[in-house]
Amino acid sequence: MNDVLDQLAEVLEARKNADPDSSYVAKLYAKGLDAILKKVGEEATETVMAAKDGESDKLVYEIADLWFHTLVLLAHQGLGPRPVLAELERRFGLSGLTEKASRPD
Ligand SMILES: N=c1c2ncn([C@@H]3O[C@H](COP(=O)(O)OP(=O)(O)OP(=O)(O)O)[C@@H](O)[C@H]3O)c2ncn1[C@@H]1O[C@H](COP(=O)(O)O)[C@@H](O)[C@H]1O
Repeated sequence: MNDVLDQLAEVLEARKNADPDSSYVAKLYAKGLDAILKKVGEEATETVMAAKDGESDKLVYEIADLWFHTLVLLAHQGLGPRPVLAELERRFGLSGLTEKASRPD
């Protein structure tokens, strides 16, 4: 799974040098941070609506749009998916320790 994120992150990085007329991502970078944030907000709203509708296919599609646009945001801010994955791993490690600590012998 991380391979897909890493490969997509590489493409998003390369799009920083692409012609905005040739690429959706390059066009979004050219519009700037506010345009990227607007897309993240729109995709989050569409995710909520899909969940409320109870359509699992649509929910998956909208979450893919949401994740994609958060990756564009990370790239724009000079970050990639790795720090986010590391933070999730750190939290998972913490919760794993908590579970072990609270489990009776
Ligand atoms: N994963 C995606 C991806 N997911 C969603 N989108 C685009 O995100 C937009 C989603 O916005 P909406 O649903 O609101 O649709 P829309 O009305 O067309 O959006 P707007 O044009 O109004 O912003 C659509 O235009 C989708 O095409 C994506 N565009 C690109 N990618 C990946 O990014 C790579 C680079 O893309 P390009 O920059 O286009 O080459 C591609 O190879 C893909 O792997």
